Amino acid sequence: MEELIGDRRVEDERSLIKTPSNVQTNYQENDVSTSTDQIQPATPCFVYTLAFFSALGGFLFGYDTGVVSGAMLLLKREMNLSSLWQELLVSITVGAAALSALAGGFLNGLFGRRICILLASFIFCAGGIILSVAHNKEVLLCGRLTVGFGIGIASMTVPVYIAEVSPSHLRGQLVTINTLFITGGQFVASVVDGVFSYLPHDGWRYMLGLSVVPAALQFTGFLFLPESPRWLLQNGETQKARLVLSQIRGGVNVEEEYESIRSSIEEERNDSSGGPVLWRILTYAPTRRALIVGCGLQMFQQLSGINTVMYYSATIIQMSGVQDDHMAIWLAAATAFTNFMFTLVGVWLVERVGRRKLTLGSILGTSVSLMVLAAGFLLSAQASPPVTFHPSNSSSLHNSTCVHYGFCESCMLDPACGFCYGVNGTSVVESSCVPVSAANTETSAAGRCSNGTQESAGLFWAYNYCPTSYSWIVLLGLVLYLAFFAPGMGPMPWTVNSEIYPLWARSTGNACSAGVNWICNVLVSLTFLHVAQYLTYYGAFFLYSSLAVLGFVFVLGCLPETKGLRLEEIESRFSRRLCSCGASGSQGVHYTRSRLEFGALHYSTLEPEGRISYISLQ
Ligand SMILES: O[C@H]1[C@H](O)[C@@H](O)[C@H](O)[C@@H](O)[C@H]1O
Repeated sequence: MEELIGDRRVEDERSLIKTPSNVQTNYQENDVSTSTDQIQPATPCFVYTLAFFSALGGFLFGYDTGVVSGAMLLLKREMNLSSLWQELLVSITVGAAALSALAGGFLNGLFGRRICILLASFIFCAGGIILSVAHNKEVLLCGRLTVGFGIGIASMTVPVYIAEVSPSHLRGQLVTINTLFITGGQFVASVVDGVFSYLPHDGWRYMLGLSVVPAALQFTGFLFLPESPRWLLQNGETQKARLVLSQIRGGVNVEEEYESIRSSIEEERNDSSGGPVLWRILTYAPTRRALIVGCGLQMFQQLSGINTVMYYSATIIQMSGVQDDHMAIWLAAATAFTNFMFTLVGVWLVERVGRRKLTLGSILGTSVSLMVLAAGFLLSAQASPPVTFHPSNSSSLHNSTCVHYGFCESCMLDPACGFCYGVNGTSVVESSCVPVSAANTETSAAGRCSNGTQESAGLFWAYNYCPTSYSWIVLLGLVLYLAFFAPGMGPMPWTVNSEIYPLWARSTGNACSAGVNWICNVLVSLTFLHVAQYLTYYGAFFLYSSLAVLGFVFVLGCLPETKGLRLEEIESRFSRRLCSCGASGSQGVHYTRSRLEFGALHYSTLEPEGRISYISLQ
């Protein structure tokens, strides 16, 4: 009811009028079911070039968030980092990304997409240089903060820029390529981590510094690449806008597209009631709904635990019996590669099945895989081996809390302890719970496992996990999770956000939703260990699974299909009440705008089915 009243009010405010029923309408065929079936003009290489150079921003986002885990293994030894400092070096980047993503909305509106991308790549370069020459932890912190600012700006600007330069039939695919580059960056980072892990001294400098290469490439490329035609038009640079539009459309007649962008900007100017953009977004029903959908998608992406699963993948793999550290690093690279490959599936599917079905299938599968993961952890916990051996020769072992634990499960949930055990056939024997070394989690502080795992002596050291015969279920859960998450829930929140807001609200809308993504990212990563301690691992993964079910209900009710529509037409998809997207039929408000020009009255009607009809009365 509130929404309907809201619609009426907005209708009055914006002098929206109903289309006279006796006037012949001239429909543009933008209906989802038909538009992509039409023969599309060949897309010039230039658009792909633009998409590639912009998506380098996504690559840097993925690289800089992914590389730190490997670098930290070396850094904590070389710089003697406490766990507080390690946490700080990881989280400050994500925190800075949240802040700069929010500020990016303002910068985008003021300076344009191109300048913001140039700024982000410059910041990435500066951050990479600071990190690679850092001689103490304070300088490292400064470098990680700088890189975070770059990530935030890039994460909100790049999808918007790609969406604005792409033709509608390719937009989904090209924006999704940005997420492919994010996961590609994460994969390359894990390979670089693997390679330089063999270089214990200064290896981290190469890991953190290598990001300068793609950043410099993007900066140089964007010196020669154009601004988004939509931003140019909005800022009165009409000649330039027309030129860029015809450049990116390969010289074909761009009059219709130009006209549709221009008239939507003009209508908005005439209708605008003034005031801050965020206020206008919140008080105009279609943009308010778009913002709720955009932020909700980003929130559920993070609440389904992607970064926890990725971060935890090395341990999951170790649980399956891979004991060698270098091997675990390489297998974590295999996880990142799987994430990347399944994102490629998303690029292939997005224009075939559409955003809505892809997201729905993905989040449902994600939730089921999280349940498989949780079930694997639950069975492992139930079969957790007991502590059977109490070493008597070291006082440091006796003074720790570790000796009080009776089972491996409780021992491994305490970050201060690890499990030292022998193997006889398939059973665990002579197992003890002992304190972990302060300098290196790969060995115990004292006793039999103070040299880590020594397979030759029949001794194994497990930190953060327990030996279990159910590890295959956990591994299956991990692979299923990536297979379902990566094609849909990974890229769709970014893709959908880049297209659901009208031009005047696009920068601010994307800034808010990207901010929500980063804030939820920080929240999930910072709380994971505590959640795992209170609820155990299976409890934590059951929790993420339930949140993903909630996300499914949200997407089912609220996410409309935007495939094949022109950016200027998507507003109509939010003209119906929120949470009625699953409903069929065409009931709902028809937004009609009018404009008097050259003695003719022009109507454009935005209909809930996603069509725009233009009528001119002489
Ligand atoms: O879309 C991306 C992608 O799925 C990444 O793998 C993940 O680390 C990011 O947090 C997410 O925003």
